[in-house]
Amino acid sequence: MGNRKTTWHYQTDTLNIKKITRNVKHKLGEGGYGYVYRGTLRSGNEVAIKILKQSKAHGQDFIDEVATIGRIHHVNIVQLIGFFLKDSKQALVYDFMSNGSLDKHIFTKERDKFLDYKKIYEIALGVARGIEYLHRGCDRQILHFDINFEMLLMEMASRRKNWVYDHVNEGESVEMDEVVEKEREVIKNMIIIALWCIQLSPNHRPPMNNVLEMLEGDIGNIQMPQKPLIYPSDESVDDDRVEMELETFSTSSSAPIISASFPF
Ligand SMILES: Nc1ncnc2c1ncn2[C@@H]1O[C@H](COP(=O)(O)OP(=O)(O)OP(=O)(O)O)[C@@H](O)[C@H]1O
Repeated sequence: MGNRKTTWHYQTDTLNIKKITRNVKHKLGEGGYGYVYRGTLRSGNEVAIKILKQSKAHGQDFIDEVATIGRIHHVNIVQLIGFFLKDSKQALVYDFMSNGSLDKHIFTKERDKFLDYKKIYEIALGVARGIEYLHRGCDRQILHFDINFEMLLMEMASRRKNWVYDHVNEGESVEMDEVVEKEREVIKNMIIIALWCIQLSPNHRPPMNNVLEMLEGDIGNIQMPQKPLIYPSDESVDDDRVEMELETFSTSSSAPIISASFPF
């Protein structure tokens, strides 16, 4: 990965996905848009090839979308290095990420494979930098609707998919017997930042550059936000506040400029 330019090796008439994947007939996984296979280029470089299922974009539309994604160059964002297009068959070629998907690491049940908190913090920072680049660093603003970053942060910090507001607000420790005090502080801060990010009203949520500042800043300086309204089975939330927040939400000017998260 890195800041190298996208190279469009694969043109329509040279489409031969089978050839590239012939040596390693290895399915890496499946996402909402198709299967992902591991392959090897003639250069020896390993790639991940996502063969798209049903695409709404055809021909020039597909190429335009690919060109947009191809302009994204950031060390924390997997690099698109090429594409295939032949008739209705479309595929995207990415650098191969040997560590696989992040969720596999966050939610592993094997204790010896748990990421340590330094690593979790580094990953959170990397994800935040990647998103901040998409929001502000590209020549077009890109909103990635697939990343609930804030939830990712929460899940990474607590290694579980649940809500932790009350624990943190009441000064209780999140269950982390295995970590030392300093690490607790780092994790607590990550959770507080995540709680800022899930405020219902966009006006109450910090922009990504502030999220980055908070992540990189002094531990201990981050204030607790309001209790997020998106809170399961919470009978204490009063209806007026919900109305008020929803009002702000619907009249907010922080509307997306462009959605470009693989809209094929
Ligand atoms: N560049 C890559 N390197 C290594 N493995 C990859 C790569 N891209 C995808 N994979 C594997 O393929 C799986 C499916 O990826 P894909 O991007 O299609 O879906 P997703 O991100 O899980 O979901 P969505 O389709 O909603 O984006 C991933 O979980 C991962 O295991």
